Amino acid sequence: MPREQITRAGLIGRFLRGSAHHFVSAVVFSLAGTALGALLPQIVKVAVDSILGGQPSFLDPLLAGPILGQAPGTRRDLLLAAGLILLISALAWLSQYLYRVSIARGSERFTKSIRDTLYSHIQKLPYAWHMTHQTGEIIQRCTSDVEVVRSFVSSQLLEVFRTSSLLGISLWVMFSMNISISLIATAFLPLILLYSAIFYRQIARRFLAADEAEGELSSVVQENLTGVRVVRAFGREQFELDRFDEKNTGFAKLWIKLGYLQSYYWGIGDMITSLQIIAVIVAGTVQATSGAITLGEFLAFCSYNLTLIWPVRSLGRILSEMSKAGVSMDRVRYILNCTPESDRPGAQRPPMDRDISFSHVTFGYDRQKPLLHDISFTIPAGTTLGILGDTGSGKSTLIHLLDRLYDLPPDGGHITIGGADIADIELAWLRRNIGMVLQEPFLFSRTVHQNIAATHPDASPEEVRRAASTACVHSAIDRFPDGYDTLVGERGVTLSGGQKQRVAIARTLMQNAPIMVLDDSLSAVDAETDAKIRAALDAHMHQSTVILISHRVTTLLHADCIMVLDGGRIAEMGTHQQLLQKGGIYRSIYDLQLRGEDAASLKEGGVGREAD
Ligand SMILES: Nc1ncnc2c1ncn2[C@@H]1O[C@H](COP(=O)(O)OP(=O)(O)OP(=O)(O)O)[C@@H](O)[C@H]1O
Repeated sequence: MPREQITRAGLIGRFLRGSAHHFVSAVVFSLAGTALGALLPQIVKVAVDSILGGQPSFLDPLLAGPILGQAPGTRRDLLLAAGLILLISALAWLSQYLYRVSIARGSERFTKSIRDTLYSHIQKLPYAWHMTHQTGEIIQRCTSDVEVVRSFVSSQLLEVFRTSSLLGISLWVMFSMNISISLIATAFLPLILLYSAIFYRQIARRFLAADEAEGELSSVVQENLTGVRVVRAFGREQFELDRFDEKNTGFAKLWIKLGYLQSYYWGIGDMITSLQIIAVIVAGTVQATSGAITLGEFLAFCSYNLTLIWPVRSLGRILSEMSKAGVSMDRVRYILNCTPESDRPGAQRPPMDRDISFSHVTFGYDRQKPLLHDISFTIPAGTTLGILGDTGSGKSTLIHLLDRLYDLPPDGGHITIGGADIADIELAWLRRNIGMVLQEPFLFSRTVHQNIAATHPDASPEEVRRAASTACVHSAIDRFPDGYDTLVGERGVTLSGGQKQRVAIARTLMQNAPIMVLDDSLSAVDAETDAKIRAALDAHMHQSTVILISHRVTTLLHADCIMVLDGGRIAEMGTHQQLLQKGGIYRSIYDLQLRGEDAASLKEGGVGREAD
């Protein structure tokens, strides 16, 4: 069944759950503030007409007598007007304060909920998805795009509501005061709105381009920082600077173009607004001088006209920001709409200390170009399979398939553990039971202890030390000034390649899994340390089924069975002795490497190796 795709409205609706009441409060306080603001011109009108025009104030019977006594008329009216303005302003301030508090609480909850969901969704997306999406781009979607969506909900949506209510109240009061001037004032509104709508369409495309350029820029920075060692080692600083400059210039140009477009819009918008204000002032002056309206009414009318213009104008700004929000929402939706990994209905947790079988496995990352061809073999439980093969022959791919980082296509054969198809095994169970040491180990920016105990955070220092000893890295760690508390820099830059590999092996040993995979994980250690680690691993993992991938024959020769992969096919399979006697690929690699080893040991002349 296809996965239901989340829409823009669905996205907002889903994350508003839990924070909607804060937004409702914000709307109520916003309405109260708007209504209070609309009262002020009325007070100005009454005050002006009673003070300058000599008209009786409707407030007289209510307040003047009981509160202010019989003070002289002008002073009394001024005091009344000032008092009321103060009172209304205080209430408006209180509404504004409560509005902002509600918005802050609502929007932070809303944003936290999006970020939590995005992060946990990304954790569940398939490995293949991560391989085809740039990290910088994903980070941008989780940070600045989420921020734009937050601003859309907490500011623009409410602003639309606020400006519409302000518009409604102003129009209602204006029409009840004077229909002809109101008609002149409103005649300009459709023009301003139409103009905003056209602008909105224009700007949406440019925001999309600017957002994509920002994603590319983040990716360049992220890649450069991650690969800082390579950049330095190959003196690629200038090349990287040029690459950054190219993206940065492109990004800046897009924003400059956007700036031009916005200035153009605001300039023309200002002109239309000025025309509207002039028209209202002219019509109002004519009517005031002819006596059709009082001076107070004229002033109040001008105030309402300004509160009418502001919402219409800011509607253009809000609409343009909304276009940006639409783009960001789509970018966030894109991630949420990608299908996460999931278990088949009825997925099981079978025992994993059983035989592993590959049966007619055919697979290619590109469906049209198979990389592995009809691979069939069985690894009896508790034995070790060594895999040898050229680079690119598909060794790591076999392991990706066993760990279900990639799923086999329906016609791509089967992989079973103890007879259970791995497609029917719970993913978390499968992976928990396969201890994997990858070709390029990744260490977290934590202490050595925390890295080794990553799968068992409660492990005692003694357990961690035992795992490190088996991986032959204990004495190296012990020599660090902070020992196991040494902080491993980002991606473990403070450790040597071989030390990183061995810390990664210790981490996997802590997993105590019935199946262990070492994907070329001893490549950065010398042959002697390699032998020591294997001996320690043999003693430690005698119960486990082990898959050992290596380019080094000496790493594999003690395996119970060795498989030679050639161009994605099994070329040879057997024990070390059987393959030597066969005189095929294995034999020639063995002879070649043995000669190389001899030469290397002669050259090194017995240089001391790092021991544990
Ligand atoms: N995620 C991927 N997407 C697309 N192609 C891939 C992916 N991973 C590997 N490949 C390609 O598949 C082929 C086999 O890669 P694989 O990593 O399995 O080889 P390998 O035998 O382990 O090589 P090496 O000994 O160099 O590690 C290579 O040509 C590689 O470019």
